[in-house]
Amino acid sequence: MKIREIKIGKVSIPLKKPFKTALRQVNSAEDIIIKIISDTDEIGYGNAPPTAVITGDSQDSVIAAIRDTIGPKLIGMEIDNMEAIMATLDTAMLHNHSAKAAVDMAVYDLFGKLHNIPLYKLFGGYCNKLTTDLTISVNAPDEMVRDSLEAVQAGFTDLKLKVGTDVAMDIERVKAIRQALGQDVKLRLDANQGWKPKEAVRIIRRFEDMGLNIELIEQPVRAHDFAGLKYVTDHVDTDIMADESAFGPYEVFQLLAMRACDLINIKLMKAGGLHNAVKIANLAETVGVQCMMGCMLESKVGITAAASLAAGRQIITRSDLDAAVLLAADPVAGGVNFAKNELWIAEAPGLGITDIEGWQEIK
Ligand SMILES: C[C@H](N)C(=O)N[C@H](CCC(=O)O)C(=O)O
Ligand SMILES: [Mg+2]
Repeated sequence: MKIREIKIGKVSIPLKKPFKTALRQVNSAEDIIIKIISDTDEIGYGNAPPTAVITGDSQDSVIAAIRDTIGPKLIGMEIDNMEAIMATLDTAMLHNHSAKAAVDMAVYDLFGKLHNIPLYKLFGGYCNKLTTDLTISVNAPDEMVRDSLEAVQAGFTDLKLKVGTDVAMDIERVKAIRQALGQDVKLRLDANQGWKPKEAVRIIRRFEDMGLNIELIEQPVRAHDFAGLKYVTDHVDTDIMADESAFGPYEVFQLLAMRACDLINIKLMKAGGLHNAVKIANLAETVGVQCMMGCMLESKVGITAAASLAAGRQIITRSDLDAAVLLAADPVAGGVNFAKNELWIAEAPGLGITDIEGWQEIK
């Protein structure tokens, strides 16, 4: 099976409510979805939601990277020669991790189809069901309490609260939510780089002293401040997870060597796809650091790919794969199935995706 053609398209999917973090606010998921067509007429699907504030990618940069630079180098390559395809993808150009992730995912999809194997089995087949958290956007405390109660009512047992905009307000937010929910719901926080290292230590110690029972805190400080991240990790009891800092395998190697964090958030759009995400999982597993599989605001294409890896590997103990739940519509036929807070991986070959409604090709 050879790569014959790469088609690039996009979908715009409205969100149920605005998604707000310390880094950005959006009302829709703007996803680039690609189709890699084989000489046997099979289609491999991949996606890239450009998240400029995190990965530096825009819609235009993703399209240009795939259409003008990466795509032409891959035409004619054998899907069975994954090693050569991944080396070509890696060396085609620097950066552009979201574009590379879309292509990598579609190649894996075709590889799974060629060998008639679901991707979660290819990655280890550890389980076929995951529990995801649900993200609560950063808002005024009373609105976040309402959203959290609604999420629990809908069956979510783990909530990821966005914070990081204002230290005093963050304490109010978390205190009010914990009081409203009681102790049974798992609360993890994501500051999206919003605190300074000493400020982060102060606020996390306050959470600890107040008995707010926070499971973990994601990315308290600026992405490039590895020393600051380590300072926070070393000075609090709560587990600290690297997200924006844990970009690709090289950054994760550095973070682990420094012991700068307790946990790693793997995202395909940061890593540049499944091939590199596997390397991250291997690095973390080698030193016994658990991972979470995360996502951007994206369609079910990327969520299915991420869930396939998470289900395959035991070291990926947590999932933040809620993007499809946050969307008001699902244009993706096939792929992972959602039931309340659970994701079920399909037994179909590859990603198991069969169609994308409303997909518009970009020439
Ligand atoms: C959607 C997911 N739960 C999430 O919160 N991801 C963010 C970044 C997503 C974005 O801004 O599109 C994160 O973990 O920081
Ligand atoms: Mg995060």
